[in-house]
Amino acid sequence: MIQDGVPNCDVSPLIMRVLAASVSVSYRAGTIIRDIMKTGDLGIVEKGKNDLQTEADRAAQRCIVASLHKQFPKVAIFGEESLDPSDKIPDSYVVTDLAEDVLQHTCPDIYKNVTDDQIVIWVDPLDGTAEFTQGLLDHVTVLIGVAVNGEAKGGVIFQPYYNYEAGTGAPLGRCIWGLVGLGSYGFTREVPPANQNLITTTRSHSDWIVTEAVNSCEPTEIVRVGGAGHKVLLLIEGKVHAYVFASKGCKKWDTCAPEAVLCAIGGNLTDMLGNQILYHSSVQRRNAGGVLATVQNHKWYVERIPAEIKENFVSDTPSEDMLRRRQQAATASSGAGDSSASSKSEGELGSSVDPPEFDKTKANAENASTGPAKM
Ligand SMILES: Nc1ncnc2c1ncn2[C@@H]1O[C@H](COP(=O)(O)O)[C@@H](O)[C@H]1OP(=O)(O)O
Ligand SMILES: [Mg+2]
Ligand SMILES: [Mg+2]
Ligand SMILES: [Mg+2]
Repeated sequence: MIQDGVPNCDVSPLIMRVLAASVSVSYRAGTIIRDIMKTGDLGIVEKGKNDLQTEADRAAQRCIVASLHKQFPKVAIFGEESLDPSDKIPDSYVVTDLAEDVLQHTCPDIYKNVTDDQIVIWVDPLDGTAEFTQGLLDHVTVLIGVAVNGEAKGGVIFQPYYNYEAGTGAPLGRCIWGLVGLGSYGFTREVPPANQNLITTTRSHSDWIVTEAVNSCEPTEIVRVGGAGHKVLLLIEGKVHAYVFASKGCKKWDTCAPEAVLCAIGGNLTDMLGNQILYHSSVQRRNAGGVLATVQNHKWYVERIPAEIKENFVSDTPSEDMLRRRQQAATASSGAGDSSASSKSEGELGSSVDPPEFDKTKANAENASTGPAKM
């Protein structure tokens, strides 16, 4: 793939090109968001109860979807915002560069033959809109998730206001990206505080079930911040132990990218029942099972959630197409181990498999161990 140290864009596998394009366009979307904030006119529209949209959400989505669609016209792309398709998109919004820091990585074998029809891209142009309108700028992220055969595999989390309180001259913004089977890049993982159980959850979409679920996980402290992307950043950096959101408020574009980045370091993001969230094109947009994410000891948290809470949530159902692919993969690999990109292997899950005699106090101290790749 790399000749004389230069990545050859034409021969890089499709998933690497999609991720490289997503990383590139996420920087542009971040600039658009900051520019719109600077104008002082956010153009706020109320989509529903406690559900806002700003001109930054609209413009960033136009930029990301137009750019990715231009380069990958056969790949399905779903964005959060419903926009008028006849809207004129400025030429400066269309980015077709491929990030070299992505292409310089060797594509894991399991993705080498992935085709356009197996990929679905989920775009949240601005996650944390409520906090954006309230000036809590570091809660904002741009999320581009890449699902393969209905499972979150690749993700970009761009944080446009990272460092914004560090003063003039400090570089603003950062891009975190990951691919399950390869690793996640763009951040430093630290050891989560030992003998504590820090749980992050919503600050703007809470109700009594959300609070009950968090409390049932025995937090030593509750960290209420905005955005699904932002909360997964806290997790991967080791600032919290779990993200618990017993609500149907998150949608596929909120979780696809964060799930991929988290799983790529050995973590887990599931619904409240501990079941996998699915991302094929026909899946319901709402995460009707809620969201529960950890880097370690996932099962322990799932087991803490009371049955009376769990019964309010419904897991995703696989599509016919997904079931057929899984069956084909199982048949093709019977006796030789499953090398299909569509099934989550133990290797990919890494350290997320809990010991049966799990002890929380002990396990919190174990959180020093990290996933396969970081920087
Ligand atoms: N009830 C809801 N209505 C609309 N969006 C929601 C709701 N709950 C969660 N979300 C989306 O999930 C993200 C994470 O939730 P929270 O910030 O409450 O923890 C929110 O920033 C929002 O995404 P977005 O800002 O992209 O609309
Ligand atoms: Mg929204
Ligand atoms: Mg969102
Ligand atoms: Mg959004």
